[in-house]
Amino acid sequence: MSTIARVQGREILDSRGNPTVEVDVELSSGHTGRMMVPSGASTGRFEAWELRDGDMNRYRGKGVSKAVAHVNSELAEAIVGQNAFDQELIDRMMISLDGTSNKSRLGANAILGISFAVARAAANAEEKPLYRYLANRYLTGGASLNIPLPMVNIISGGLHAGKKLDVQDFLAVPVGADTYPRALEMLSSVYWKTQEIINERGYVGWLLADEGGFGPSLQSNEEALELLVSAIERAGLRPGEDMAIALDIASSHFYDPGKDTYELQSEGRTLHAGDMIDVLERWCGLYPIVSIEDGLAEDDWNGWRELTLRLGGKLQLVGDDLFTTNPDRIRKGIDGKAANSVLVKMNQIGTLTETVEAVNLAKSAGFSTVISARSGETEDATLADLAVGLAGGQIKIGSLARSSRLSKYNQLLRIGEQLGGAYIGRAALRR
Ligand SMILES: C=C(OP(=O)(O)O)C(=O)O
Ligand SMILES: [Mg+2]
Repeated sequence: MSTIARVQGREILDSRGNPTVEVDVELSSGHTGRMMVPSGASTGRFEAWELRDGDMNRYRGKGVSKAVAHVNSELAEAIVGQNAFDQELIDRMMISLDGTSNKSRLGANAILGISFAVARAAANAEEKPLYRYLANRYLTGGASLNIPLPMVNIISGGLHAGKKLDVQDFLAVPVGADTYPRALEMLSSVYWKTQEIINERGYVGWLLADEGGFGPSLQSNEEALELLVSAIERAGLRPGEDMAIALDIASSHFYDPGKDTYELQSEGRTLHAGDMIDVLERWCGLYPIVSIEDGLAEDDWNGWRELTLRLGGKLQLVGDDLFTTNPDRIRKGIDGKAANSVLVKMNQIGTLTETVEAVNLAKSAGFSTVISARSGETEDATLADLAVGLAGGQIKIGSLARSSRLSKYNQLLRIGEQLGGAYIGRAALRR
């Protein structure tokens, strides 16, 4: 029997030392499933609500005891006795029990924990790895399974590194690797060459930022781009051919809605959307950039349309805060020709069912997808299985340091072995 017999939530700590939710689900067969819920820092305004204790929601260090209490009472009462294979039914039940449009009453962290713990328990009941269970359930048309192309944080700025730089993520993309293990080897060497250059040039700085990337005190965003290209070259790789660059500008976090301007503080510049696009275009001409996330702010739909018109033909333009993994917002982007790629963060929307809906919607419009971790993570490796099982194409987990990131990178190595080395590589970029 695959009836849900017991649901147990608890508070655990995440990679920033903040409390987060963990959920265990046990079936009447004795099979179990666990999920540890991630947590963002540069959160979008339209995300599902992470319920934290006290009046100051999202305040760092605040507990999640209310969310855990909801797991153990109202939510548990509703789903105990349900069939664990009825994922959609269970997710819809939790959504309607919450009753709000953003899961703020019971907490998206509580709901997500149960949703994925149920899927994990169901996969265990079928004695299948999670990625296989997800693929059998959600991938139609016999799509083949492979390891996604990783984009890996090397240098951090923005809210993840004390705002030393405006741009949040300078990432390396191993476009020239033909296997996933080779991709990791190349990335590791770029990571360490970056540290070597940081030391040589005597930059003062944080050792590691939230996602394990370097957070040196650089003078400008372009200096970080130049540093990354130097590290790629010093690793014996050809910039653009072996190793390309992706950026997460996370521009919602330096956008001033009152003035409708983007405040590039590290460069002392105030820009309108059109000027911001000029800057991005200039960078793309000078550096081997293949992907830009959140180049403009989360509600700057007109700016996004112009950005897509001007750069969308040659570049992947990923919406994170813009879409918040929300099918309604993704539909708006598709209809309005804003962006050509969706960043998928399961806790931005709050259930497995809606995450699948977001991915399928993006794919149906020819948008690429990047399955993404949060800046607050745990040792949970569900993300790796999700990226493979939904044929996500690309994955963004953070840097290669810190176990909260490595649990996923290493899980992809194991899954890769089971898939006979199948790796999507640069084909995932589709342009
Ligand atoms: C992973 C990200 O950051 P956070 O989890 O802080 O939103 C991101 O912006 O893509
Ligand atoms: Mg982002």
